[in-house]
Amino acid sequence: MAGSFRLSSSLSPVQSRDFPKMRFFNPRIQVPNPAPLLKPTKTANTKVVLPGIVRVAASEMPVTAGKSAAMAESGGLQVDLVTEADLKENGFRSTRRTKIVCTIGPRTCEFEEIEALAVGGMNVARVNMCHGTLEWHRDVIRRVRRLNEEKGFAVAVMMDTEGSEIHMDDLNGAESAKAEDGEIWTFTVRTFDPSSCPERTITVNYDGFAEDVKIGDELLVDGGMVRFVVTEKIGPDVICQCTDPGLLLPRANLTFWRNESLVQERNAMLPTISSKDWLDIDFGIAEGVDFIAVSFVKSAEVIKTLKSYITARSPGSKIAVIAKIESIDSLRNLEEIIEASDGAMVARGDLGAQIPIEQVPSIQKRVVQLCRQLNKPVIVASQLLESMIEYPIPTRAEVADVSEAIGQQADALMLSSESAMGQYPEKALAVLRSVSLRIEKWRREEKHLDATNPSVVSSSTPPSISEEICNTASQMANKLKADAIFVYTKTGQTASLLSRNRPDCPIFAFTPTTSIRRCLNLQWGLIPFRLDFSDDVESNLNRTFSLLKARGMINSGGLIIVVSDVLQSIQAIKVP
Ligand SMILES: Nc1ncnc2c1ncn2[C@@H]1O[C@H](COP(=O)(O)OP(=O)(O)OP(=O)(O)O)[C@@H](O)[C@H]1O
Ligand SMILES: CC(=O)C(=O)O
Ligand SMILES: [K+]
Ligand SMILES: [Mg+2]
Repeated sequence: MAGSFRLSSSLSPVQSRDFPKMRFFNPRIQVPNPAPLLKPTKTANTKVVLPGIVRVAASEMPVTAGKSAAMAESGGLQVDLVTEADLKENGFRSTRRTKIVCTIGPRTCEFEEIEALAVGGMNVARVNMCHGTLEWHRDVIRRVRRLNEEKGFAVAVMMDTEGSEIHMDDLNGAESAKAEDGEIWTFTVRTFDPSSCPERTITVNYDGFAEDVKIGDELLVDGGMVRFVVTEKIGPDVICQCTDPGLLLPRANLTFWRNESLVQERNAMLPTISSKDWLDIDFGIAEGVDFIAVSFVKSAEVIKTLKSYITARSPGSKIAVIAKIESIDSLRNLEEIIEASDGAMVARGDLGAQIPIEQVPSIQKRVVQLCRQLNKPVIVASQLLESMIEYPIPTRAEVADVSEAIGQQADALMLSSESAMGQYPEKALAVLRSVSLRIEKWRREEKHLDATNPSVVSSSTPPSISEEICNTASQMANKLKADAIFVYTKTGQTASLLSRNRPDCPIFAFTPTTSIRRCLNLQWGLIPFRLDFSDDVESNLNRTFSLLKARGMINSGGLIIVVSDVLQSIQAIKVP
């Protein structure tokens, strides 16, 4: 890293993937390693592919009694064992409100490993179509579905598209390659057989690469983890010298810079959704994923196109489209992109490779605020606990970053390499969980001191009835110090509007549809249950109380605010 000037930023990107094995300070703070509330049960050998366990329609099927002990007892109320244990042990007010997305990769793709993450609090499992084969992704998605069916979890599945940004090849299956200071490497558009690939040669996926790049340009791998300068061009080959040494990872992202600006030539014309992405999307629709996260979104148009495509391919489908904010173009059209989407992700990895990294924190804050205003769930992603890829505890700075995102009341935090390929995926998850619980509690206690924190989000104009009902219900819940808000919702919309106000108590969202239950699992403070209910609020309530009481999940005397999107009503009621 030494000696080279930086184009993108006055700060040095952390070379966390290339840590020396020993650090200068020791011991590190002991972040509590909260034991999961339940231990994963050992299941049969999961190397076996699970043929036909999940069909697209299966996700919509009501859960039949007898499928698992947990569900049989519940008389049709579907809740997972972790939520149940959490409620029994910690009571209503201390459940975790911030949701957690875990990227599934080679380190976490077996059934027991996914189960361990679910037990540790994973709400959404993410698969990244940049890596792995369709078969690999299919197996992972089916394992998550099997886990949900067998254990009553509501872990949603998010498919993240590859997008058509420029990246390197897969290093012929090697885990990484080391580029040393001053070494000469060739970046080329030629492809090779694994056996005949010359040394220090990397294939680039973008055909126009050799033409667009100029001598003197800087080539940044993963936003500056490794840096090269272009010294020569020979036909399809671009000869570069390494100026910041480091580890090259398979399919690492490439950007090139000229006169301190990101070069956007013909690559700017590449489609957001490539033909490979469309095939992956077809696969995702067929496998019944809950979310499709679109990489490198440039405009609202692409989101609208994808949403109509999903509707045409799978009428009635509830697949939500998440816009990944990770490019300069997405920032130019931010509001309309978020408005058109069902949610957004602050994808700080690529974002920090496209804009000066010192701008990332303020953009994160802006996207989180905008999403809350527009009532869209928002995920803060990338490098939250990057050092935990190698170490069992995080740095203080990482804990501070995680706390900041929780303090901003983002809906969800995401683990990337930490869970996909790191050495301590469950510990990383445990850190997100314990920091969330601590910061959320602290925020509730300090809330009265924070004048900038609105107790409800101002209504749209003209105001909508559901929004006003949800705002009033949230204020009532806070003033009366209610134990929970119960919401009976068919589409999930009323639950979202309640979540948007970030009330002090948790929101129990009852919905008859399994796929809506899973989607609600991404949203702040919502505890989603699947329950068939009628238009009679009174009888729904009595039934819910007796089902929850039978399982020891609520106690008599607790104050509940009840909202129904059928009757558009609010009630305050003590648990009989
Ligand atoms: N299915 C997989 N197979 C192999 N490795 C994987 C897989 N998924 C993730 N990884 C590894 O984990 C790392 C982090 O994964 P992740 O999907 O979060 O990448 P990212 O670069 O943050 O996301 P994106 O590619 O969307 O910008 C990857 O760089 C890759 O090394
Ligand atoms: C998550 C992701 O795509 C990024 O941070 O770039
Ligand atoms: K991706
Ligand atoms: Mg990205």
